[in-house]
Amino acid sequence: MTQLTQTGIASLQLCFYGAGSMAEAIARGLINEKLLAAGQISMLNRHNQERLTELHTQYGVQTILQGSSNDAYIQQADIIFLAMKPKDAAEAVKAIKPLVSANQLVISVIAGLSIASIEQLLGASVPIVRAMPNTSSTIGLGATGISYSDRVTAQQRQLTEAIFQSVGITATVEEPLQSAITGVSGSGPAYVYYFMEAMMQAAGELGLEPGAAKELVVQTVLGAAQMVRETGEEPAELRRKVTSPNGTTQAAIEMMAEFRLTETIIKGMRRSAERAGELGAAIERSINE
Ligand SMILES: NC(=O)C1=CN([C@@H]2O[C@H](COP(=O)(O)OP(=O)(O)OC[C@H]3O[C@@H](n4cnc5c(N)ncnc54)[C@H](O)[C@@H]3O)[C@@H](O)[C@H]2O)C=CC1
Ligand SMILES: O=C(O)[C@@H]1CCC=N1
Repeated sequence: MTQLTQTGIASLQLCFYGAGSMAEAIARGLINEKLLAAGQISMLNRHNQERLTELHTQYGVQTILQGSSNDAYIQQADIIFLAMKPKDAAEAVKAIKPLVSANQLVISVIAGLSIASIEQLLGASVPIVRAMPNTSSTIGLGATGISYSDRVTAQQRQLTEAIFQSVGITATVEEPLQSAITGVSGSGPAYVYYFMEAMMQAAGELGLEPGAAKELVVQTVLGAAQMVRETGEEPAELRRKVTSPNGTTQAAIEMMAEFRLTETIIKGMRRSAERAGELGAAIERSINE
């Protein structure tokens, strides 16, 4: 196995343990952004050979069905990504304990799963990164919150930053803030899609064709986000510039405020963060059962 301390990214082997949507988003992003070649990435799953064949065909990554000869891929990986659902995490991580050593780096993207729980499952000598990315990593526009265990070296931190920065922006946070990151940017893309679905539905009800409705909504959301980024102005100020006194926007916003849109969004985000804690606690219980 390559020593992380002596190597560049070009010679690393990454293994995604759990080959679902988030693993695909990161792997695809890394390949698209040319940080890694497809041959450096392996992906394994519990079952669903069809899914693995599809990933191999689409991206050229190495794929292995769980239960066949996947041990070597885990043992030889410099970085092991834990990317299964929280409910499967305890059992899956326990199963690889004999294959993981202290000179590998384990990066978990599992919502709620604490560094302490991973250490409990794999042993305290293994360096652990807890990350909360989002699916926009697929196109290099992800946002990832990152926390480190004490065992992670400065070089491994740099490497982790390089991986996630190649697919978007990163924020290093103390571990307790990972639930907040989950509520903000981990689940965040879904809130925006939900909002877009509602805008498209309304556009249809107002008489627009579905194709036109979608194009107009996508451009509106993209343009608004880009305006915040490029002008450096606060969203509230940009909103004020759209809102003519007693005009159409004011009428719309008053209606949305009457239905407590702000409070609804805040409640939803708080609930996501709270749910991350619940998922973590459930994993802890299953480890200690
Ligand atoms: N989807 C998202 O937007 C985000 C997901 N996450 C986290 O990423 C993790 C994965 O989420 P998704 O990719 O959405 O789920 P998913 O259901 O698409 O993928 C999970 C994969 O893990 C595999 N798996 C389950 N048990 C396994 C085992 N014992 N051995 C090997 N593979 C196993 C499943 O076959 C499945 O392909 C979750 O823990 C989630 O909290 C984090 C940030 C964002
Ligand atoms: O819904 C979930 O639990 C995962 C974590 C953040 C986004 N998706």
